[in-house]
Amino acid sequence: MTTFKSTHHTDRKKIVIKLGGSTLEGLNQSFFSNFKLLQEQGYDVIITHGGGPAINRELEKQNVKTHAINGIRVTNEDAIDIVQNTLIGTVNTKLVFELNKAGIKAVGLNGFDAGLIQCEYLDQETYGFVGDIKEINTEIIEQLSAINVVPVIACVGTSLEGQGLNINGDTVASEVALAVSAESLLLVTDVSGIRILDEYQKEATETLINQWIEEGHIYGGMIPKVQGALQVLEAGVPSVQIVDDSLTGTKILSEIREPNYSL
Ligand SMILES: Nc1ncnc2c1ncn2[C@@H]1O[C@H](COP(=O)(O)OP(=O)(O)O)[C@@H](O)[C@H]1O
Ligand SMILES: CC(=O)N[C@@H](CCC(=O)OP(=O)(O)O)C(=O)O
Repeated sequence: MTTFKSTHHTDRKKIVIKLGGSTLEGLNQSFFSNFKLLQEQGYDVIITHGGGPAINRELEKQNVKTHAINGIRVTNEDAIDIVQNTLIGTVNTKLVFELNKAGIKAVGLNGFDAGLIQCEYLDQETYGFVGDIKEINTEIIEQLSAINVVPVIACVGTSLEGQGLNINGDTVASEVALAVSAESLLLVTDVSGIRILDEYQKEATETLINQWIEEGHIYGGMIPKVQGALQVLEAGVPSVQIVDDSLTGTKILSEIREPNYSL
């Protein structure tokens, strides 16, 4: 994970909220009211989003087949246009509309806007048009936050030559959280955290997470999510949680200790 030195920090407290594609299609009222509560508590909230299901539908409609390696979509020339158009043209605009309708002033952004997400190719031969983030230009985020406008960032980056590049939504969220020195990163998905044998976990340590992955209790899209969460904790974001749209779920702990352990 890259760490960034930002020249545009303010002392305002920041929370980054990542909305997964699975939740985007039916955000409930408690999401918007909890969101406003965070703002009332003095947090600048920054939204990043994915859009996996919307991308899948559009690819299918246009008969373009893709597959994923380790949770990263291999994105060829046909796919990148569809990914970019769907994330920016459909998913981002819809989400911005919903936020504004709920009385939360929001502006849509993607990696092109004000040079927000600058990338190199992750590995063009293996992944095609997928970005590896090199720099997050936080200036526009700070400026919008300063006037109480919520930046809503689609997970599309740019190469130096202006090629749009696909990036996993959880990765963008982690890198933005680090770049703005967020106090907290909330990864919002369609489940209220990590569920093990039918029970949602309030806390999860690195040791337990690795064990659960090995035993098959954590699978699919949850794997890159928990791994990203652990990485971003280690890189210095103090609090990372996997939550549902009521913003409650599992707190991820990087310390090698059992949850609730006390001396
Ligand atoms: N242990 C687990 N606890 C909860 N969900 C899990 C677990 N293991 C796998 N999952 C799956 O991970 C999904 C969330 O990942 P994903 O669909 O990639 O989310 P998003 O699109 O929100 O980023 C859940 O809907 C669930 O099907
Ligand atoms: C490179 C890569 O894998 N990009 C993702 C971007 C969308 C995403 O991450 O959406 P969720 O948050 O809904 O999972 C993709 O193409 O599906």
